[in-house]
Amino acid sequence: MAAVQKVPDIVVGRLPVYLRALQVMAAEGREITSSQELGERLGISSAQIRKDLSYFGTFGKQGTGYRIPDLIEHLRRILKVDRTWDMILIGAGNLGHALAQYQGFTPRGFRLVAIFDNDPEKIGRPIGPHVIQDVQELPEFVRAHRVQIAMIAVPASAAQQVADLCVEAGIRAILNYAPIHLKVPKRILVQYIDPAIHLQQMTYYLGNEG
Ligand SMILES: NC(=O)c1ccc[n+]([C@@H]2O[C@H](COP(=O)([O-])OP(=O)(O)OC[C@H]3O[C@@H](n4cnc5c(N)ncnc54)[C@H](O)[C@@H]3O)[C@@H](O)[C@H]2O)c1
Repeated sequence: MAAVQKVPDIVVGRLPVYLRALQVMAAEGREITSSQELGERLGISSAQIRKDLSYFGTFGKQGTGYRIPDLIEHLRRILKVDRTWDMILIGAGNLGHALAQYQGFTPRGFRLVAIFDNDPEKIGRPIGPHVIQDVQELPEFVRAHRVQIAMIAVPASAAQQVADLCVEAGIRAILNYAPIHLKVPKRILVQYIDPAIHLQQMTYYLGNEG
């Protein structure tokens, strides 16, 4: 039996980008594409795209390209977004409000099911279609609804404490918007979104003229 090949993280990281581009093509009414066209749209070589997809089997036929709806379905299955993932949000501040209103989660496989905060002034208030709940109710909610994903949008000074609470409650994946590195057990998946980090990665390459 052939050994299962470990897919490099960098490849996994490109799959959602392919999926997003394919969904744009589908919305344009397109049926067929090629690794060349996808590569041109994304600034990635066609060979790289073919190699990335080859980790998951054979897609499309030589010379005829990929059927867009089929490749979308394959990628959705591979990324496990062929289902809906419930997630919670902690922090109902400026960013929390923006996230609560964001329409882009649902079509891509995610449903925000609860929002928590520790400010008595905010608890009980509506935010989008939700009512802000006391963060003390988080553990019970997570256990009862078997939620696996949390988005943290609290100040950096509170993020570790909130992450600990999430992990204890059974959360398995954290999207952390607070600009701080979280110490969590190895089994917990964490992704960081910090625009300043991305900006700093660009300023390294900018000239000194400014
Ligand atoms: N990644 C990004 O794009 C991005 C952009 C802006 C801000 N941020 C970061 O996101 C976080 C939130 O920013 P903001 O502008 O919304 O801040 P904010 O002050 O408007 O909101 C933070 C919210 O967290 C709540 N909170 C504080 N401690 C808590 C705790 N222990 N439990 C539950 N709730 C708690 C506060 O009551 C408040 O409602 C900050 O860490 C900020 O640096 C990230």
